[in-house]
Amino acid sequence: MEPLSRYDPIVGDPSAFHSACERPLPSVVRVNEIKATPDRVRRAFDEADVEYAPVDWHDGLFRLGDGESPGNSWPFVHGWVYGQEEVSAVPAIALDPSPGERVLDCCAAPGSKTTQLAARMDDRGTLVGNDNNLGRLSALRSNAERCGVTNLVVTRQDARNFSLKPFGAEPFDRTLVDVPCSCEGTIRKNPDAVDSWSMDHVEGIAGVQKGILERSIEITRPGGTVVYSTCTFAPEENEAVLQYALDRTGCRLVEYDLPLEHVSGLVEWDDETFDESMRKAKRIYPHHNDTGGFFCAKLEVGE
Ligand SMILES: C[S@@+](CC[C@H](N)C(=O)[O-])C[C@H]1O[C@@H](n2cnc3c(N)ncnc32)[C@H](O)[C@@H]1O
Repeated sequence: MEPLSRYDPIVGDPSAFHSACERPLPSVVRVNEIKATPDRVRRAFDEADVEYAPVDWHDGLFRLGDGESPGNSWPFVHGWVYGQEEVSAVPAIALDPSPGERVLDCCAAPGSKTTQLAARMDDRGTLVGNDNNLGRLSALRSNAERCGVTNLVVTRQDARNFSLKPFGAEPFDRTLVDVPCSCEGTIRKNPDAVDSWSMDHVEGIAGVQKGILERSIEITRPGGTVVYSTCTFAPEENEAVLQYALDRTGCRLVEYDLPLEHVSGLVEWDDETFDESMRKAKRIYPHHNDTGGFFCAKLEVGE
């Protein structure tokens, strides 16, 4: 828990922050609208005696009762619901893809956001789910199959050098960049998440994140949308990575609606300052909405 104290100056209420980080995370499921509706899932849960409660900001999310597990119910087996942390639903909402578009999820496995994107695209258009980890790609395939996704192409590439060659060199309309990170914000789900925390690891992973974000911007069409997200608090992996992209590419940060309590991205950290537009990025701390921690920013690619 100790490394998290470095965020005391930015979390607003450090004691609420630390006590939220120590509480277990509620289990949440997202309705897979390719196969079901929130109403149909409610009836199925009632019939199966699954305890659940609505989530006030999103009618397709349900918090399960204590002791309920997302994978234990038949609506899960049939792909009607997907076990997904509440804040992890934010990036696909920010990316806001439409049916028929060409969309890349460049770090996609095991597929919580990919399956959500497919549903938001009404399973139409082309959705590319990429990851560099073979084991995690098989989880992506099986999750996509369970959810009835048919518009997905799965690729295994290093996203830092993602090649458009297999896609006729055509750039994407939208790209989701949900990068590997130090996962500090998952501490409620994995209490050992920060046991091996080190600044070297944060800086190392930030290098990977910069490479992935820069390439993602290059392969998204001018005027297209890129969403960058992490489940970590470290500004080195969030605002500093965005600053790197702003300095090197013609992209800009844009606003998006988020009906969840959050605070703005930082414009300074330690001895670094970031572009004023960084305030359009959003930080969600565990004590804000009783969720995990999350960071999400929306970018428009320069014309
Ligand atoms: C935060 S997880 C993605 C979670 C996923 N978006 C979801 O919602 O289910 C980050 C992913 O990035 C993958 N990854 C790490 N380095 C990568 C790279 N250089 N290129 C592509 N994928 C990478 C990891 O294997 C991991 O699956």
